[in-house]
Amino acid sequence: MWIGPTPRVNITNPEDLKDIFTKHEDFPKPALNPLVKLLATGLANYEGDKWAKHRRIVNPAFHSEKLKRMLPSFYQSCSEMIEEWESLVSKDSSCELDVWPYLQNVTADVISRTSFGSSYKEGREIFQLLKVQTELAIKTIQSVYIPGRRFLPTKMNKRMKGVDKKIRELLMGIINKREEAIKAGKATKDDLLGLLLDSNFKEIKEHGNKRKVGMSTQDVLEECKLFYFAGQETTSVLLVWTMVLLSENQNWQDRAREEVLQVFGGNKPDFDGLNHLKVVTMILLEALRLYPPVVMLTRMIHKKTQFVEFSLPAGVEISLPTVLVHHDKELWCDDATQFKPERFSDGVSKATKNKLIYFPFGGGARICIGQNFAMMEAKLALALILQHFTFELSPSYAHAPSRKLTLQPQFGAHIILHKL
Ligand code: HEM
Repeated sequence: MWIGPTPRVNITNPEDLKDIFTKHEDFPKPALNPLVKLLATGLANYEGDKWAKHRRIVNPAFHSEKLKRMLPSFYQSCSEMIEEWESLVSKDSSCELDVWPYLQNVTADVISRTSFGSSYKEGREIFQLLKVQTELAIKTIQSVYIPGRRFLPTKMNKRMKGVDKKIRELLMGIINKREEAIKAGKATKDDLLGLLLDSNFKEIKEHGNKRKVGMSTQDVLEECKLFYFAGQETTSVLLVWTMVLLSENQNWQDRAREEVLQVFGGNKPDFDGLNHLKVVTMILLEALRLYPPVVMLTRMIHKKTQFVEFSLPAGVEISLPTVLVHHDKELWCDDATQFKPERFSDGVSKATKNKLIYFPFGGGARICIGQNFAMMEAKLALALILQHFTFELSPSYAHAPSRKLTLQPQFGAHIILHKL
């Protein structure tokens, strides 16, 4: 297909997909639209040495033992949502609700708390501004493209610049405060910002205070913005489709609840228990297969490249259409479009027969850095929901997955909640 003047080819052969993920240096990401750049750059959008350095510094913040320390923040945000739902349900012991905005809100809340800990309130304000900025950017991207228009002092451009300035000021304030606390030996390392600054500090100490070593405050700021963009909507999308699928498949909802009650009873879910939830994990993996939040990935070819069945010249953009590969009957058998979590009962590699046909989090060295974070958050939210409610689809629910930045339910997710 043609995307304006650029030819784009879909790649769906598993061997080609494997190659593209493995040789990530030969298949860089396409240049970002300048407006998207304004929203967030960071790790997801760098290449070469800069990417490698940032990945090395950011990685430790997502290690399993760090996630364990963030669990109380996850819990606080999720249990607030449950309390809200309980108060809505309490009158008649059931109520109809569009759960989509609540799930978007809870994942935004989790990111604010886990990113900034004690500065959670300022974090929330920043992320609300980022949401406004995203909506403005989408409007601009969807209007007719006129080269250079972003430099003109239009009302929209002025508004976007103003919001950007405010975001930067607020973020700088939080980062500077934290850097001072570190110097005074009073800083926490239980949130992403603390972990990032700590890891950065170690990198600088190890490699000396040379130029190009470590990240600048500006770099840290970009990574914080990226956590919001990469981690908020993707996770709320995973949760919303999981709730829809479990409403349509009551037998799986029952099985998941049985497991949750067996592991935790009515108690607060803990880290080790969450890691042992097998049925819940299978359900989440299957939801990610049927409704991958990121429906497709894109890469560029800068030299003539031989694929299994054809070769492509330099300058072609390739797309890795996750959603098409995940639904392909030749790759997944005739039941490819059906919800069957049992296909993951022995893990991903058995389900895929070790072929690269499942990549909701991407693959290779550039695989999603937050995948364990997202799975932990989704398991906790789902465990709490299952402990407190049974749920079914409302007759007013209209099934319409639609691609915004991610694969969202166009008309929301109207669900009837019953108190357990
Ligand atoms: C269900 C939730 C999520 C899904 C489906 C998801 C999906 C993805 C995918 C497909 C990629 C690869 C993009 C590409 O190769 O072009 C990616 C990369 C990334 N994700 Fe996620 N993500 C999720 C949650 C998160 C969370 C919670 C965070 C952080 C808090 C995060 C941070 C990142 C970052 C920083 C990258 C770039 C990694 C790199 O290029 O080295 N993601 N994600």
